[in-house]
Amino acid sequence: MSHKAGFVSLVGKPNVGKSTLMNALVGEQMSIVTPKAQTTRHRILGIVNEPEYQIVFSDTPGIIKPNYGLQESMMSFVNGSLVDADIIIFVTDINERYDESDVLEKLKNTSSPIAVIINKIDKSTEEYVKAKLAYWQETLNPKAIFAVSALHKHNVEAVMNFILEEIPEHPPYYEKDALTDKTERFFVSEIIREKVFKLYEKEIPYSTEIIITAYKEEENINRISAEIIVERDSQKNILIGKGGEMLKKVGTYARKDMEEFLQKKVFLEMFVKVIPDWRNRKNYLKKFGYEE
Ligand SMILES: Nc1nc2c(ncn2[C@@H]2O[C@H](COP(=O)(O)OP(=O)(O)OP(=O)(O)O)[C@@H](O)[C@H]2O)c(=O)[nH]1
Repeated sequence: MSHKAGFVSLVGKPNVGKSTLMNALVGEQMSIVTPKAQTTRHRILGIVNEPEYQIVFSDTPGIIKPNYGLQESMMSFVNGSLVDADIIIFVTDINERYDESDVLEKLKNTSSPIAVIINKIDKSTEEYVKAKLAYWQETLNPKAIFAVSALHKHNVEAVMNFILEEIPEHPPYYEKDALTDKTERFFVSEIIREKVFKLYEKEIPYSTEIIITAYKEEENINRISAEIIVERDSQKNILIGKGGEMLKKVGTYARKDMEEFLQKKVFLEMFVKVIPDWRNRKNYLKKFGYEE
């Protein structure tokens, strides 16, 4: 039996809905979704397996002009995913007003076929959708163009059908039962990071990194220890909150999601630690998995 396989990269500005679209395409919650920009920091693979094909999706950090070391590393994950791709899915928000020149700049250097996804059409009118379709057809002349709502899974199937037509005949790249290249430990740290993004404001989420320091799997329970890294004492105080209230909230919500994800009881303990300016320090970026 013939088998198709290919790499599909989702790229675009922060907050346009790349992670939501990938989760809809993969049919699993792979990538964290929050209302804040720059939630995704790594390149995250989501793999769809059927007997006759394997599609390897990459969700990538939103494309920006980097301001600090961490953002530079985030952009190198984007570049890597463009080089590998059999298909590039360029996601744009229908209501995006500011320009997409940073993204278009990156797309210029690739030879892979591009599909444009105009997302969040649930927040728009038919007329405006038509205008945007014409605009992107003219601007990029892509191989295909779709108007979708990733959130409501509207027209996502058409994107999937396009991908299936495009990917080449190839043996599978990963085991046929693999869902991702990331470990349980990684997803557990992402669950905590998602709670931090949802519960705190301003610079706190962007200054935070989560390190899983211990991960013990026992028969009926996983015992997990995590460090929440911030850049300043003031951030540490905010994270912990009065009488530890806020941190407790993070812990409770995170533990519930972990138990759901792992289908197992979880004991979670967390410590907050200050590492001044970690986002600009090469040795820490390396240690935290953002650099080779
Ligand atoms: N109304 C509407 N909202 C959407 C849709 N798709 C995504 N969103 C919302 O847009 C926000 C950002 O979604 P994400 O999927 O995290 O966006 P992203 O492009 O991965 O963001 P970064 O990680 O910053 O690159 C979330 O609040 C989503 O719920 C959609 O089709 N319609």
